[in-house]
Amino acid sequence: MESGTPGGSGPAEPGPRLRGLGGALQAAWASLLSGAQAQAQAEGGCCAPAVAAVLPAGGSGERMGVPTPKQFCPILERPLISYTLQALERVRWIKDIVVAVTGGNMEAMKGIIQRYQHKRISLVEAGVTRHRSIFNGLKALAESQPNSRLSRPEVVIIHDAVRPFVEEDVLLKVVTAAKEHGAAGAIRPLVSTVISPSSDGCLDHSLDRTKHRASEMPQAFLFDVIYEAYQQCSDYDLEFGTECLQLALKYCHVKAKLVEGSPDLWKVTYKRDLYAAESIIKERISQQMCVVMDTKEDEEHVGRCLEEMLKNELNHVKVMSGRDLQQVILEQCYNFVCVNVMTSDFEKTQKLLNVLDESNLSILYPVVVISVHFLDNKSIPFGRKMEDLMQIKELAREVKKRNILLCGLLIYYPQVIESAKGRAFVKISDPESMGRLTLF
Ligand SMILES: Nc1ccn([C@@H]2O[C@H](COP(=O)(O)OP(=O)(O)OP(=O)(O)O)[C@@H](O)[C@H]2O)c(=O)n1
Ligand SMILES: O=C(CO)[C@H](O)[C@H](O)COP(=O)(O)O
Repeated sequence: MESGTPGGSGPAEPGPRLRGLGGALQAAWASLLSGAQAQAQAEGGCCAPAVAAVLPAGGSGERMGVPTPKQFCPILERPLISYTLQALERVRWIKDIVVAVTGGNMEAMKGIIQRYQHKRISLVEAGVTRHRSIFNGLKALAESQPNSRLSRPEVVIIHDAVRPFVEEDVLLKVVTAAKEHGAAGAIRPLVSTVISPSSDGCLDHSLDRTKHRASEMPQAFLFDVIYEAYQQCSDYDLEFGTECLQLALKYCHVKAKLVEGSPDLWKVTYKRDLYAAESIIKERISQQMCVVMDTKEDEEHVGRCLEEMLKNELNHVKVMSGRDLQQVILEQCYNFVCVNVMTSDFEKTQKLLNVLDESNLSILYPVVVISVHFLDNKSIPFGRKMEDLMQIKELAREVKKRNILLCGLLIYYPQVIESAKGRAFVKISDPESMGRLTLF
C-alpha cells in the first residue's frame, strides 16, 4: 500500500460540512452521528463514525477506444479522476480515500495527486477485474500496515473513479442508509427497456421497465458486511461480477436499501461521455460570477446594476467590495468582473490576481477575469487610454501560464456624469446614451 501524497497530508478535520443540505438530511446525519458517538463512547473514544471510500481506478477503458485509460483522460486539461477525487475529498467526513490503480499507472497517479493537491488519498495496486480492485482497497482498510495511516472504517463507500459528478447529499444518503440496512446504493430509472435475447438472436422476453432500475454508484456498506462478502465470494464472482450490492446479498444476506440518485451519476464509458462531462463542468463553473468593486460607494451603483443584469443570465452573482478579496476564495468562484473605478488603471485587478495566485484556485479550473475600465470623453483621448491599457497584454500572457484568462473591457461614455461612474454604467446600458465598449 502506498501513500498517495509524498510528505503526507493529515486527515481532514472530522465532522460533517452540512452547508446546503436540507433539514431531512441534517437529521439523517444527526442520527448517524449519534449512533456512532454512542458506540465510540462505549469504546472510550469520541467523534463521528469513521467513513472511508474505495475508488476502483484500475480499468483500461476498452469501450472508450483510446490508448489512455479513461480515468486519466483530460477534461479541460485535468484528468477525469481528479474531478472524482475532488468531489469526494470536499466531503470532510470521508476520512480516507483509497484508490486502486495498476502498477503501471502508480507514478502517474502520484503525479496527479501532487499536482492537484488532493488530500487523504492512499493508493493500492488494482486487480485484473473491478471486483478484485475493490477487494484490494478493502484489504488495505481492514489490515492496517505498520506505516499506513489507514484504519478500519465503520462504513465504506464504493465509488467508480469514472463518475465525477457525485454530490455530498447522495453520499450522505447512501452512508446513512448503509448504517441502518447494512448496504445501500444509488439507482436511476431505466432509459431503455431491458430485453433478453435467445440463442438464435431473437427476442426471448422483455422486462417490465417500471419494475427495474439501473444500479449506479455510489454504494455504501457497513465495512464488516462488504469485507465478509468479498472474503467469502467465489473466483467466478470476482472475475465476472459487476454488482457489489449483490455480493452483500448473496454472502451476508443483507438486502441493500436503494436510494434515488441524480442523472449526473452516470459512468463515463464512451468517448462521447468525455464531451458530455466537459459540458457539465463548463456549465457548472460558468454559472457563478463575482463582481469585485474597488469602493463600497460604487458597489451601490455599478455593482448592483451589473448584478441585476448578470442575474438574468447566471444562477449565482455576487458583488464584493475590494476589501473582501480574501472572501472571494471561499466562494469557490471561477469568473470575475473586476471594476476599476476609483483606483488607477490595474490596481484592483492586480490585487485580485495576487489573491487568486496565492489561493491556487486556478489549479483546478481555468479562472476568467474581466478587468473593466471607464473613460469619459472629457478626460484623456480614447487612443491614449487604450495605449495605457495595452499593458494588460503582458499581464494576460503572464497569468495565462497559471491558468488565469484575463481580458479587459473599456467603457467609453460620451457624457460627463457628475457623481459616481456607477451611474455612467446605468446609462451605457441604455442604447440611446451608449458610448463605446471596447474589449481588449
Ligand atoms: N480491473 C479493473 C477494471 C475496472 N476498474 C474500475 O472500475 C470502474 C468501472 O469500470 P468500467 O467502467 O467497466 O471501466 P473499464 O473496465 O476501464 O472500462 P471498459 O469496461 O470499457 O474496459 C472504473 O473506474 C475502472 O477503472 C478497476 O478498478 N479495475
Ligand atoms: O454498474 C455498476 C453498478 O453496480 C458498477 O458501477 C460498475 O460500474 C460496473 O462496472 P462494469 O461496467 O465494469 O461492469
